[in-house]
Amino acid sequence: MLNDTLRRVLQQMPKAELHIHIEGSLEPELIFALAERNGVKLPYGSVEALRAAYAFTDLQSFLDIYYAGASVLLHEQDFYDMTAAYLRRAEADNVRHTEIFFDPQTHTHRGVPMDVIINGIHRACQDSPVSATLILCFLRHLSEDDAIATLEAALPYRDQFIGVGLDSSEVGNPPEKFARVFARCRALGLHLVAHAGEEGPPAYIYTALDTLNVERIDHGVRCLEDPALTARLAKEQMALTVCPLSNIKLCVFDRMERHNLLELLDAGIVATVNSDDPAYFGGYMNDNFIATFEALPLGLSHAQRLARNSFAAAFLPAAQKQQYLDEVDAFFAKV
Ligand SMILES: Nc1ncnc2[nH]cnc12
Ligand SMILES: [Zn+2]
Repeated sequence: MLNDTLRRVLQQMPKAELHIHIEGSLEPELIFALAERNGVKLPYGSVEALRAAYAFTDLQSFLDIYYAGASVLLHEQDFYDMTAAYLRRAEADNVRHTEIFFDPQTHTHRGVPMDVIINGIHRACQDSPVSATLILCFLRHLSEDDAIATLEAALPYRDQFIGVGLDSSEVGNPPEKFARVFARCRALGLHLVAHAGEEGPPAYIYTALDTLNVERIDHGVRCLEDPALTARLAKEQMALTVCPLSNIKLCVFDRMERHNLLELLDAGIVATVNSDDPAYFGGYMNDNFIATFEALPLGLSHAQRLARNSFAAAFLPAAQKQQYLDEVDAFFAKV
C-alpha cells in the first residue's frame, strides 16, 4: 500500500504527459452524447454495455473498439469537446505540459476534412491553461502512400503540430515501412517519434532509431530482451514513453507487479509514465503513477526522477524545459 505522503506527492508533483492518444480519451459517456448529437448509431445499447466490451486480450482487440468509438467524431466542435475534456483531466492531475497524439486517418477515411480535425483539437489546446502541443500519428496498418497523402493534407496546418508519430497495429508493420515519409518529415523540421517494442520485437526499436531517426520511443518496454539495445538506449538517453495501465490492459505484462518500469530506470533509461488511452485503460496520469507505485518498490526518489524525465524528454525550448525541471526540484525540496 502507498503511504499518504507518497500518494500526495504523485498527485501534486508537476509532470508532463508525452504519450496520450486524444481519441483514447473519449469516455463512454461522451461517445454516447456525441452519437446522439450527430445521429450516429452505435453497436452498443448503453454506456454500460460499451464499458463491458473493454475486456482486451491484445492490442488489436483494443484497436477495433477504439476505432468504433472514434466514429462519433464528425464536427470541429466534437474534436474540441473531446480535447477540452482531456485537458481538464490533465490539469486536475497537475500535468503542466502535454504532447497529444491524434490519428487523422481514422477520421479522413470517414470523410471528415483535415481542417475540422486539426482546428478542433488545436483550438481546445489554445483555450486550456495546460501547455499542449500536437503530434500527428500515421496509422501503420495502412500504406506508406496513405501516410504521405495524409502528411500533404496536413501541411497547410503545419504550424499547428510539432511532430509526427507512428501507431496502430505494430506486429507485421515495422518502422522501416515508413522510411520515406519519416525522411520527408525530418526534412520539414518535424519532431519524430514511433511506437516500437510494445508488442513488436526489439528489432522494431532498432529500425525506429536507425531508419526513422526518432527522438523518443513510444512504449519500448521490450528493449530489455536485448541487453545491447538496453545499454544503447541508456547511453543515448533515448526516452521511452511507458504506459503502465495500458500494458496491463493489453496483456503486455500479466499484472502490474510484473511490469518492468523499475528495471528500465535501474538500467539508466529515461523512462516516463503516461496514460496512452486513459478512457479505455482505467485511468489518467495520476492513476498510472499510483497503480505503478502501489505494485512496485518505487519511492520518492523515483517519483522525482520520473517527473524530471517527463520534462527532460519533452519537445520544449531549453529555457522552458529548465523552468519546469526547476519547478520539479523546488516541489521535491519541500516534501
Ligand atoms: N497503445 C497503442 N498502441 C498502438 N496504437 C495505438 N493507438 C492508440 N493506442 C495505441
Ligand atoms: Zn500509444
